[in-house]
Amino acid sequence: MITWNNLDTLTSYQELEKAARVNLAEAMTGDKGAERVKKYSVPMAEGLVYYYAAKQVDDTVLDALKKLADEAQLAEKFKALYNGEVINTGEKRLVLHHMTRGQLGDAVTADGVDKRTFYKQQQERIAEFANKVHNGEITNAAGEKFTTVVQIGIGGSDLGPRAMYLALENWAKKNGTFKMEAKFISNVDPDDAAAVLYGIDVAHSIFVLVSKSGTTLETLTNESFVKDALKNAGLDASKHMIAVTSETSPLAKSSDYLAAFFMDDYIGGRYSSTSAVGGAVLSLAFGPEVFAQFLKGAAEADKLAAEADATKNAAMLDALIGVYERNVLGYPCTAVLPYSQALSRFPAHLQQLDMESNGKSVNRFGEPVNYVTGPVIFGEPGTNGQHSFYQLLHQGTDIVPLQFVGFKKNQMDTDVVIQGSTSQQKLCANVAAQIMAFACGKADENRNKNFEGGRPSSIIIGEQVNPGALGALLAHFENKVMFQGFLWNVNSFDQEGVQLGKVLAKRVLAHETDGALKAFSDLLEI
Ligand SMILES: O=P(O)(O)OC[C@H]1O[C@](O)(CO)[C@@H](O)[C@@H]1O
Repeated sequence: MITWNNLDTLTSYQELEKAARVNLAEAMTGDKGAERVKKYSVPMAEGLVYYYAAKQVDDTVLDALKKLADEAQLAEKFKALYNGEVINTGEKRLVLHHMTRGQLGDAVTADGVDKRTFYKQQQERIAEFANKVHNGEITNAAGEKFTTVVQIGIGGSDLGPRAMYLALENWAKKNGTFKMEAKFISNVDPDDAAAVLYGIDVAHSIFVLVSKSGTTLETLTNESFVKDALKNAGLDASKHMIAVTSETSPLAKSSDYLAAFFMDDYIGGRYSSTSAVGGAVLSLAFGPEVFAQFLKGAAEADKLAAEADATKNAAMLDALIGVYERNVLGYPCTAVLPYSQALSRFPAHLQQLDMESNGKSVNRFGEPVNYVTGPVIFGEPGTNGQHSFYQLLHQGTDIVPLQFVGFKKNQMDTDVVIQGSTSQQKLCANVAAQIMAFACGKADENRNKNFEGGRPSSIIIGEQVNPGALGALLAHFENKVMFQGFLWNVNSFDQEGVQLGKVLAKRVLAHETDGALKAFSDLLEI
């Protein structure tokens, strides 16, 4: 029997608050620190490993976290979710994104169909379509092959797929699976669409219009922008566009598209990278086999996330430590710092995933909670971030927990030895150095040069950014965010907070404003 309780009502949470704080600088110094690195790790999918030696935990805190996981019924709640319970209480919907990459539990029937079969069928339809584009069975009106794919979408219909594309672009080029270049148009700023259109050959471009709702202002505006460009080039837009949407959306039955592929209301936008939303663009860019490997990595991570013992479940443990840092230690933010250029847009995706999911002030029953919930998420790839905001992370007045990601090998196999080390070694040396600098600091008589240390971090280490590892990494964070939502007792699968701004913008465009809104509209000459 599952019960949904607020975090501060759980006995194990009250015990966790009483546990002695770990002195991280001390714990990570000398042999003790080396022992912790050996001891505090959890294997993840696809050869990734989660290391948390540099977090403010010890066996006592871990024991309390394990009890919290049990009392909050994290494993049971995940099971209920993948077996088709209405977990998205705000919208009264099932939450089925795990099913886009595997069958974790029972078969789930909704809208009269078996959902795993539905998602698989959509993948198969996309694979068939992508293969036909690649082998020239589907071409432009002149019978020439498409060379570029352009995704039009915003939020979850952009960030995840874009981050995944960028992560695999060079890997695919190196491994001979690169099929088509992909571009993305998301912002309603006309300069976004114009810049993309300016840089491509529209006659050889296929556009993927992605909108689950089929009503998003930015996306529909950009669709018109692109259709105009196609028309101006003397092309038939319906021969250059496909749609990815839900079957109930206004786009679903339109004859404006060469083909339409479907997701549904049980896949939140920010959880949709493994559905048709990511599937279309990634299968067109890299081939369906690469997309299948990506799904396999995610499915493997989901299986591991079903483990009930928190110390053996990287996503669950990561979530628990994050809640400990946020609620007990009082840290306001989390920085995501991938030491991999391939993951340059991964932090942007995680911002939506985490902040749109857990940026809530009421619990899943709509009652205000008396504790803080989701942290502010930000990040940049290393080492670029080091030369930007790390000053504050090292010496600022706030302690910001850090989530590093690093890989032993680069993607392109091209490297250079300068002063006895390769660039990849320099990259990895930097992340190792940062972990220790943050944890242990360095005493200096000059206060300005003093590093207090005690700044916690974890690191996920893998061999190389490849499709399987990327899928595993993506699913790790999806599952982490889900477990944190369970702990905070919030609904991580709706996003009412985005509505008010949309309503007011419509009012501005209809010139139905007064007061300060009218004053701002006038200033902006709308
Ligand atoms: O795919 P759609 O329906 O166009 O929505 C795009 C994005 O807009 C949001 O609803 C936020 O405004 C996101 O949750 C979603 O990912």
